Amino acid sequence: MYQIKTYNVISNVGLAVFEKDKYEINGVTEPDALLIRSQNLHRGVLPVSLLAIGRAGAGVNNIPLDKASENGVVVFNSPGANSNAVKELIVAVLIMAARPIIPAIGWVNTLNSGEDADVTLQAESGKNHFRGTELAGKTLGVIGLGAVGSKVADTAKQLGMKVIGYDPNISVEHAWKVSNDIPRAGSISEVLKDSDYVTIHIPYTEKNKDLISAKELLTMKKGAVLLNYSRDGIVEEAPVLSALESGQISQYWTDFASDELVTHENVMVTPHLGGTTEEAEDNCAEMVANTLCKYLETGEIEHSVNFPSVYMPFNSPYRLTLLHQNVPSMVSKIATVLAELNINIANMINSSKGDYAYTMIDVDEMDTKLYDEFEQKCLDIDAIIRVRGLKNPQID
Ligand SMILES: NC(=O)c1ccc[n+]([C@@H]2O[C@H](COP(=O)([O-])OP(=O)(O)OC[C@H]3O[C@@H](n4cnc5c(N)ncnc54)[C@H](O)[C@@H]3O)[C@@H](O)[C@H]2O)c1
Ligand SMILES: O=C(O)CC[C@@H](O)C(=O)O
Repeated sequence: MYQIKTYNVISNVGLAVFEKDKYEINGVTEPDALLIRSQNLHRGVLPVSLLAIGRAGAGVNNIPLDKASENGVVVFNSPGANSNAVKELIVAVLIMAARPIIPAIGWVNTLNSGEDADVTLQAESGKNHFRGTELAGKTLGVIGLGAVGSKVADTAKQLGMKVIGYDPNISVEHAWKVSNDIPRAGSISEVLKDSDYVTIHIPYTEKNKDLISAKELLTMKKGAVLLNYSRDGIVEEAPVLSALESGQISQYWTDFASDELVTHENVMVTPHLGGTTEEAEDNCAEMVANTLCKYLETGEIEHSVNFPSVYMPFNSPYRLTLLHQNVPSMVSKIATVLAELNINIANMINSSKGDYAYTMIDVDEMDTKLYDEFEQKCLDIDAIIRVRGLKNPQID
């Protein structure tokens, strides 16, 4: 039985992926895999038993990726699975930023009703206090044109906005999705200077920490609206509050609460709602549960953020998998161990991502003693981090 430990609220659609005869959920303290959403794994240690972490969502800044890689823990996320939910929330926020819908409803709720009060007349006579503007014709700057940003850019274009995007490392997949008539800026300042609205859709990384700070805020068009539905650390709070005070920006909408932000009248905070729809929660949990099962059962890796994608049909009775550093001569060293133990290779694949690499070897013959010898000899090689042996359940 594989042991899965979950944190946060994980959709039942995702949990249903784990077949009851193969997986136990939250049964023991030594899990093979964690399935999480925003759980902060920087606090505490990763269990030694841990083979994989599945993040039902896009952002992985809550996971200690370096520590996971060093310990041979493969981290998966669910790219794009909640992007439509975020896009729809951004559309709602843009509309609410342009039209004071929420204060207007609040005001109507305060009107006198009763026999002598004409609520209709009161509403009509006060509505001019809630006049808004239109999005059509205004400029939206989109920083980050990945799964979310590319969708936001295209939808804003359909709403009649002028859109300008910035993403120096846009993937081929997303480049195809962004309409050709959306210009790509060469720098963030090019996006900031002409945009009436700026929305950020990038991961939180060391490089993106405080990406929007005092200097960038000064570059923004006076009175512009800033949206941050990515992560709190990407926008520095104190300069944003100063920019609101000075009128440099008029509104800040964010998904990330803090003591300073929730009390400010021109800051609108939603409670990390971007990916919180039934559909997005189902999509994320289902996608990552499937990739976890695939990795645990076949060794194949898909949608990992710290190890390469590796596919190889599992047609042999046994599979050996090795997570290792991406350094020269690894394949020959592993092949030498196989030769010393007289193990014949039926199929083999090796792939790398950044500092790490993965090798899978299919073999026709294996027993416990031979596997133990193979594992020990491999772990004696410095750069090899983890070795697993899998039996093909389809072959007796
Ligand atoms: N509020 C929520 O609930 C919610 C939901 C989903 C995602 N998110 C956040 O949004 C982020 C983006 O999500 P996604 O699904 O679009 O991810 P993604 O990986 O598909 O896209 C991110 C894009 O940002 C680009 N990028 C990185 N740094 C950049 C920079 N400095 N300037 C410009 N572009 C940059 C990358 O090249 C990539 O194309 C996630 O990492 C997560 O933190 C939040
Ligand atoms: O799990 C969530 O609710 C939020 C997910 C979101 O922040 C993400 O990065 O995908």
